[in-house]
Amino acid sequence: MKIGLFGYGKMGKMIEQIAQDRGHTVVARVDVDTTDIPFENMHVAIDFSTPDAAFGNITSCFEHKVPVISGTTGWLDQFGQAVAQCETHQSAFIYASNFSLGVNVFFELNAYLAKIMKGLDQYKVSMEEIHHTQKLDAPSGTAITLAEGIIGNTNYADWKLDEDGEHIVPITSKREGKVPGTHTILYKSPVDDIEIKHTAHNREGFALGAVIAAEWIQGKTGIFSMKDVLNLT
Ligand SMILES: NC(=O)C1=CN([C@@H]2O[C@H](COP(=O)(O)OP(=O)(O)OC[C@H]3O[C@@H](n4cnc5c(N)ncnc54)[C@H](OP(=O)(O)O)[C@@H]3O)[C@@H](O)[C@H]2O)C=CC1
Ligand SMILES: O=C(O)C1=N[C@H](C(=O)O)C[C@H](O)C1
Repeated sequence: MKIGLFGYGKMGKMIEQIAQDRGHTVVARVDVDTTDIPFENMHVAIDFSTPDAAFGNITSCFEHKVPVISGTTGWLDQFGQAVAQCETHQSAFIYASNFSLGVNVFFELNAYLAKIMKGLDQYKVSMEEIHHTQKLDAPSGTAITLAEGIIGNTNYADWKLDEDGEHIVPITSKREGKVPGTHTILYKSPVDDIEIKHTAHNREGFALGAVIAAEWIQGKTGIFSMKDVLNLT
């Protein structure tokens, strides 16, 4: 498989290493200054760039009928437009706030726990995410997906960063050292706590998931998710 990497930072470099180990070839490493992008030579584009750059990168790929795997977070106000562009150009698209197998299992666990907790009014939910100090967006994309999993399965109506309320999922974002990504969900009552937590030890799980998604999307047209790729419930 010939891969175009959009964003050649921490994730782009790790994806390159894993893709090469799996027998693939990186044909482009696109950064902010890159001109003459060889779209015609790519089987797939993998975008781990920046919140400002992601939408432009993704839609350029669709215009050239290159399928896109995007893990960039912090640009989702434009997600609907990206989906429309993908459909117009009959391309293929997977966005995931987190590509790791472990976090995708954690998403399922979170939804299951939320269903159980619905109506148990003595418990109040809250969430904490911790990432490295270079991270540009807060809360993390993963935290937003987790909050949506709670909201979709309970009477909580919205999430807020550093703000609480009766039907609010409050999210606290911490930025510390080189932490790859830690997410904790807490249900607290006056008598006890129920807590679930995912801790990434490094970035390899994210990168491997993105390469597996790129392999999976070959020959497909449409909008998919990691649930499709991993065949989760
Ligand atoms: N979904 C998932 O599983 C995961 C998602 N992420 C997300 O992926 C994104 C990237 O993370 P990470 O690699 O750690 O960040 P980095 O900052 O290490 O890398 C981002 C790279 O994108 C480059 N860039 C800037 N503008 C453009 C542009 N127009 N086109 C292409 N590249 C550009 C940056 O260059 P420069 O430094 O010169 O600006 C930088 O090299 C973030 O949004 C992060 O939240 C991260 C891990 C897992
Ligand atoms: O920026 C990161 O590093 C990460 N970003 C993603 C997010 O915002 O959820 C995924 C992972 O937690 C690492």
